[in-house]
Amino acid sequence: MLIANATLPDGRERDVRIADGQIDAVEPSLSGEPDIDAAGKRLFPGALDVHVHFRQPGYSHKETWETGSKSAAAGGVTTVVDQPNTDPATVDGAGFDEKADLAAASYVDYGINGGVTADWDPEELFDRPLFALGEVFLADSTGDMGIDADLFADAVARCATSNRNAKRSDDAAARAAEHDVTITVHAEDADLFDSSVEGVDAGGAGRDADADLWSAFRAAEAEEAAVERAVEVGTGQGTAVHIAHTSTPEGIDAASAGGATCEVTPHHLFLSREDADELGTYGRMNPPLRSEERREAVFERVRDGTVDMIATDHAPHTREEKDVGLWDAPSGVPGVETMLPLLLEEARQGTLSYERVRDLIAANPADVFDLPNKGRIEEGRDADLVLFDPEDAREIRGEDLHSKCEWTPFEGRQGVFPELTLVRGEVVYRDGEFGDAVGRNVRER
Ligand SMILES: NC(=O)N[C@@H](CC(=O)O)C(=O)O
Ligand SMILES: [Zn+2]
Ligand SMILES: [Zn+2]
Repeated sequence: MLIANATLPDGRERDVRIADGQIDAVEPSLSGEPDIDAAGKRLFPGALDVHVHFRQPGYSHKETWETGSKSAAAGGVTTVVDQPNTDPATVDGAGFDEKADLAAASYVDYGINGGVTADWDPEELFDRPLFALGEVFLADSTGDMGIDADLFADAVARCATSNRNAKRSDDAAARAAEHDVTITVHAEDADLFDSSVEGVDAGGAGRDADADLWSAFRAAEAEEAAVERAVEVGTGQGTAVHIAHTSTPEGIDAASAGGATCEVTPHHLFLSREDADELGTYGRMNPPLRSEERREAVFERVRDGTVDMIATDHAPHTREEKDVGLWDAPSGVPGVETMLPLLLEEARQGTLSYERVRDLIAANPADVFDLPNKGRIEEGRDADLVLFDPEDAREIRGEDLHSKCEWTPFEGRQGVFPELTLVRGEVVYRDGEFGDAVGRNVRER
């Protein structure tokens, strides 16, 4: 396949040739009849979203690998990493294998994380093509997988001594170049939640309350404290720590100072407590929405490169499940299809550069999680590509999206959506139509 005259994220205009699923050449001019004339369009590396909840096995009424991965493909996401709070939870070999069978239905490439609970089996997990450990819950969230300090320390230590890559490769050089298992952490310290918040103990009262009370309850201070603890334990053992969904400037700075990597979600980047009233229970998620002041400080850290990547924490729940009182509603919002469109709209407006967006959604996650075939438009890498018209913004509407939940916290905002998404050279999405479910586990090559 030949894509001609595409503008790359850095502004260079190039022809791109694809062969055997990989990028074969990137040149100012390549011979041959183009399959796609991309004049005036931008070509991006496909986005990696290292934090999704596709809900299978166990909760297929919320999402499935098919619907979640179609939503990803239509939003320009070509690799997703699924989190372990399914049923069964992905905490042992049988749980991993069950999820791996279901994930074969994916339209995009994927990683499968293993979780930590009192009865997890690290040896069985490390024996399998695991993406990373995580998200490890330092406080309860959807799935009630919160763990105590001792178990967390134990999990970190096992990552350091997993020897997973030594087992998986005979080549000493390849072994040395690979990282050991990274631990991804949901960092909130429940001891610092504010139980004086009205309605917390009322067991289902506060039906008319909006998500601002949730933000008051799961206080901002709880993040920084948990990040500090995670980073301290991680550095002590020499284990790479990645902090999931950092939502405060304090949390981001603590991760960065401690040598951990971190991600920010689109909802913490674009929404704040000022939106809580309008969102109602649909604005309840963990960690919760923060003040407008903190949101702006988070945005600044995304712009200046302190934040490593954007990841969605795509956490769909049905409308029926959300349409109850604040204290009964499940936490979480969908986001995999709107992440890149929202960021490309920022680039269109000039508030983030195209190069920064590329780093946040592709180059950095590929580097941090050791995926040398992903994340860049470079000869020899996988042809995971997204083509879009940079001026073609449209209104985001839940009913147009492909997640099973059919709603979005970004209703009515502008987004620049892809026209074409390729996974290893295969068309998985084009102008509203889907190709084949070609997704593969990125740790199985
Ligand atoms: N973020 C959320 O509020 N919910 C997530 C779990 C999580 O990421 O903590 C979910 O699985 O629903
Ligand atoms: Zn979480
Ligand atoms: Zn999550």
